[in-house]
Amino acid sequence: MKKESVGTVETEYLDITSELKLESGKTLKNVTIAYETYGTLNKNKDNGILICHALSGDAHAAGWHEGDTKPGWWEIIIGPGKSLDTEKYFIISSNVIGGCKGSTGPSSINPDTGEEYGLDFPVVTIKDMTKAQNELVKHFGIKQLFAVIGGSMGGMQVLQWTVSYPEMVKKAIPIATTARSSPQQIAFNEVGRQAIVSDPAWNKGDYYSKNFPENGLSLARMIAHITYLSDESMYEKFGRNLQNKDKISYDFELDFQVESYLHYQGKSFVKRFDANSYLYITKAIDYFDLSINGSLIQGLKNVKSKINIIAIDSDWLYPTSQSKEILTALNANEVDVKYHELQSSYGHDAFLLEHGQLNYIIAKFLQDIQVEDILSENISTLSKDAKIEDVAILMMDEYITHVPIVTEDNILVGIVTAWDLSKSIATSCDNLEAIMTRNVKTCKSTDSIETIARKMKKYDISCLPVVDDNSKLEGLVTTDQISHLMTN
Ligand SMILES: CC(=O)SCCNC(=O)CCNC(=O)[C@H](O)C(C)(C)COP(=O)(O)OP(=O)(O)OC[C@H]1O[C@@H](n2cnc3c(N)ncnc32)[C@H](O)[C@@H]1OP(=O)(O)O
Ligand SMILES: N[C@@H](CCO)C(=O)O
Repeated sequence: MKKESVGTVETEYLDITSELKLESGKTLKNVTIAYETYGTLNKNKDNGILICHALSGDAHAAGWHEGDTKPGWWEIIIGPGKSLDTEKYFIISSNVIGGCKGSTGPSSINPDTGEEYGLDFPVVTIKDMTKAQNELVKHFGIKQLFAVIGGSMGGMQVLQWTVSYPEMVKKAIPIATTARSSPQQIAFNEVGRQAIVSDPAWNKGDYYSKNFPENGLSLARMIAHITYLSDESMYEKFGRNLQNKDKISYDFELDFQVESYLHYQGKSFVKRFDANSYLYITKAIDYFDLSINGSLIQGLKNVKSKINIIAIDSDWLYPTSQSKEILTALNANEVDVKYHELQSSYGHDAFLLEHGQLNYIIAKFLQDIQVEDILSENISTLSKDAKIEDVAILMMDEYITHVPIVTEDNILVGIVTAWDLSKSIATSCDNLEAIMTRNVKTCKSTDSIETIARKMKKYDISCLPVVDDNSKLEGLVTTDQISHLMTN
């Protein structure tokens, strides 16, 4: 077990019993989802966080598989005490459909033929990926996810979740992503696909029991990998340094370190990824477009989640302008949205590396709980004409210690506490108006938990009525609810 890690983990598999109707109109049956979970789902099932991976990711986001030399791909932010704190949250990470890491994809066996799907696999979209993830989330009995988070293609899934399932996502963190793929992004993907399909070994996708199209896939990855870095980071890593030689060789062998590095990245990729999956997943990325008739404001109009967009200043593949476009559209729809930019020289892949900035921004956003997130809305109230006995009966029946006193229009005029009741008995006073507190300390639904916790401590009170700008009662918040947050 490594320090601050979830330790040894295993991938699990869920078989979805119903057919998955895809955006294309086709259906996919016998769908399997590969997933991992970290942390514990709480009793209320409201601490679930879904992780969505990028192009070549998988379900193994954190911890260590038996015998591995490297942890999961987002180990830097998942684990005890990290921003995706496994002592607080139940983290779910799954492999997308169309992928090749355990979820159903083109290398899976087609139940109709008994052979690998190859190109018989239907084209899937980002929306289809989230639909499959939704089956997994429902499998855990989760009605609302506390958060959905992901970078790059993972960020597309995050945005799709907020559009397809607006009620199911409390907080969303799309990182280094876009709401619609740009011509340049599509262009790079198409060059990668052409590298694969031009490899004779690709054989129209039918290669599973033959030669793997290694050259094509490796070349596709080399091209793509350049787009994940920045010019600056390439200078920092390699400069113009030569690889294992002192002089340039005046031939077409490898000269520079950067060439060697790219070849290495290409070769390693072939060992862990399927060429057909690369075609399907890049297509899903290309098709991604959340706008409606060209309008992103329209496309994002039903979003209800709180959103924290994270962009990377050196990312030229998913430039900050695309994140700002999402920000503008969400602002136009009056969505509660924040925007942060990572300062990094790494380029697009900074979302896998900048642990300090990521942990800070994510933890702050996840912990930024407001009164409206926890307030009890269905509360019992009484009018000031009520009798003291009415208050006592209400408190006993509902196991409560505070009863707000309101007008017919629900305007807060006072509060009676169990302490006030004792006082009424001690002083033989039977007039509600005489014992109730009139100068009630209140809060607003948009106040932060820190603000109200300080207020409660300062005035030594255990309950605050929540009111709007016209003193209309919206609910109550208690110290019990706050301590529940800490132990959740
Ligand atoms: C996002 C998801 O959802 S999951 C998918 C994420 N994972 C990947 O993309 C895997 C491939 N990508 C990478 O490795 C990415 O660059 C990162 C961001 C994950 C890692 O970045 P860094 O830590 O900066 O590693 P870097 O890019 O320098 O690569 C290091 C590797 O290159 C090798 N390398 C470095 N220089 C050279 C060179 N001159 N010649 C050959 N190989 C070289 C290193 O030996 C090292 O190999 P290893 O990965 O087997 O240990
Ligand atoms: N390097 C990452 C980011 C791609 O967006 C991956 O391979 O998935």
